[in-house]
Amino acid sequence: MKIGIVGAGMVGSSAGFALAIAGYANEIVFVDKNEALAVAQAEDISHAVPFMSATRVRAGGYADLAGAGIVVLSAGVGQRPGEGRLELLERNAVVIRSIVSEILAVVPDPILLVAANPVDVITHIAAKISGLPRNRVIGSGTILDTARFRSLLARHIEISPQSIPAFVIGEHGDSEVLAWSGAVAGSADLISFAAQLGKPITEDVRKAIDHDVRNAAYKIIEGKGATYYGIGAGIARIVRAITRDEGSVLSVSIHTDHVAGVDNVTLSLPRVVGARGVTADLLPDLEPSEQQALTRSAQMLKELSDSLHI
Ligand SMILES: NC(=O)C1=CN([C@@H]2O[C@H](COP(=O)(O)OP(=O)(O)OC[C@H]3O[C@@H](n4cnc5c(N)ncnc54)[C@H](O)[C@@H]3O)[C@@H](O)[C@H]2O)C=CC1
Ligand SMILES: CC(=O)C(=O)O
Repeated sequence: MKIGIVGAGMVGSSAGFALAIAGYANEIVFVDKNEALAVAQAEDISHAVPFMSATRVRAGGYADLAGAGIVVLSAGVGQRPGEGRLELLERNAVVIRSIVSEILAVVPDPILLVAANPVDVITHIAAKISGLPRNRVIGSGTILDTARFRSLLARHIEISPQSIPAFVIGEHGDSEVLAWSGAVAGSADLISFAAQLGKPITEDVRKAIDHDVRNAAYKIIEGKGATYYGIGAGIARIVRAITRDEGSVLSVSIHTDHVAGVDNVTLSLPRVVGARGVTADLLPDLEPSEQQALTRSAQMLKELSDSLHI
């Protein structure tokens, strides 16, 4: 499948690199308002390809996106140290509006894969203005937070993160919800599995992991200015689920008719992802405090999206 990436900065180029070296796409086309940057990223990544795959990587204009099955939206500003994701909304909403109409003029029926922040609200805007069906406008949502959660759990329990189907749901941001009660590890529920391995999840362990997942981006941005490898791999993982029609369960953000007592809100849940985009939503079992936290997260996102009057 041909994949377009609009926004060839740190996130877009990391996604392109991950896609190219894994060989998840036949062709990748970078588009950026900074044309020289798009050309340079495409050249650099194409020099990695002979070691790893056969993906064709190039830069172009919007017309070159014709025939793309998926277009990744990674254009826009990122957070500066100390800045929250929601503070980017005004600037990135303007960017997304112009980009979506340019894309639809050449690719009438794409799957849009949104990474720009605040990703849930930007995905909400992209879905509304594109008029595409809800299952075809997918925000990367909490796929990265879920990876961070699994990575920290794996470090604590000392098993592979791929053997820990635990999810972060709700906003990709400060109000996100770590779904501890529905989490599984290996062959049992997470808490009893960890205890069996002699690595109990005490209240202190739980608090530390919650804090580190929620604050991971702030810490990385403080240290190196931006986060990109994690989300780059996350975008590649979503693309793989679509191009291979996997039906994989991934935590991604789409418009949701009703969740946690809130209607018409765009947020992340574990969802089935395949060739047609998202085909099912799966609400994990939640204890009352998690359910309340999900309601708060959903209400916040809904108020923000409604205030835009799209
Ligand atoms: N969803 C997630 O988990 C994550 C999302 N992000 C978000 O991804 C976005 C991109 O971040 P970075 O790549 O680090 O930023 P960056 O500044 O490195 O790249 C952004 C690129 O967008 C381009 N751009 C801006 N306006 C454009 C337009 N109208 N048309 C075409 N290209 C345009 C810029 O020229 C630049 O190359 C940010 O909003 C950031 O917050 C970052 C990390 C994780
Ligand atoms: C920047 C961002 O959204 C993240 O790394 O989670």
